Amino acid sequence: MFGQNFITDKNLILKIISLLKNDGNTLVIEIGPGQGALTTTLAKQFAKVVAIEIDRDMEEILKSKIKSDNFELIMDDVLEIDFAEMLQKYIADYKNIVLISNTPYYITSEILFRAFEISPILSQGVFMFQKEVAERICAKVGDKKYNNLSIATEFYAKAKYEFTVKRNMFNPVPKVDSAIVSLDFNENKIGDVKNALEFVNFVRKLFNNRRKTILNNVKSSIQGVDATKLLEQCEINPQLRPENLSIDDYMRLYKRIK
Ligand SMILES: C[S@@+](CC[C@H](N)C(=O)[O-])C[C@H]1O[C@@H](n2cnc3c(N)ncnc32)[C@H](O)[C@@H]1O
Repeated sequence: MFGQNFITDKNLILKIISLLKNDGNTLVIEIGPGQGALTTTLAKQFAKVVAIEIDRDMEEILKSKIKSDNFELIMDDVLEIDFAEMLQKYIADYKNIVLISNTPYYITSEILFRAFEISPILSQGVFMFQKEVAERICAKVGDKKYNNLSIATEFYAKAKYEFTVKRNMFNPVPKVDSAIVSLDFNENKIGDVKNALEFVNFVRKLFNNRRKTILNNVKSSIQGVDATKLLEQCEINPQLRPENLSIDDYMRLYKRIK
């Protein structure tokens, strides 16, 4: 019901956690701690761990497993939480704030976009995604899987496909393989545009009809502009398809109409 596939392998747990940068005073936010597979080790290694879990059945399990003072459990739906407000109380005490999640797959993109929204506060994110989604997130222009999600990710962070996780590493065993992706939020392009969210939505609209040319996508999605002229001014071949344009191409287009 809540996308629950628990990690069981100790080495895998250590391998995932080793990707997080620990400066000795790091706050880890964990989304979906479940039965505490990652959380137990996180609480031992990091200065502070705040975990957000929706499933009331996990509350007692987590509280009995992790008794250290540096562990805080928030029983709530991560999509209902005002993250920016929640983090305010920690900002003064922790310079390095990182996010980790063996993501409940039914809300992968919502969680990813939540992370993007608060990315100026975060230094890093380490996520378990479905392999297919991980490949999209990390794809670069020219790759088969490149799409607007790849561009949004490149806009907010530097993404790295760390490694594949076979389905038999989980209990219960899911239908698909997974992969670990790390996001370095310090390397981003947010400062290059006026309104980050508007830019991401702009790109999304231009992917509405992937099979059509960028010219036709501009014509149908962007009102009140001369599509041919706009593409010419931005030195973009109008016959290209949305997946042939780099993030820099999209930024030129966006800036031109702003
Ligand atoms: C894939 S399991 C991972 C559990 C654990 N971290 C592990 O690796 O074994 C996803 C977890 O996210 C929790 N979850 C699902 N939807 C959630 C939501 N909207 N808000 C907070 N937690 C959620 C589930 O209850 C579950 O514990």
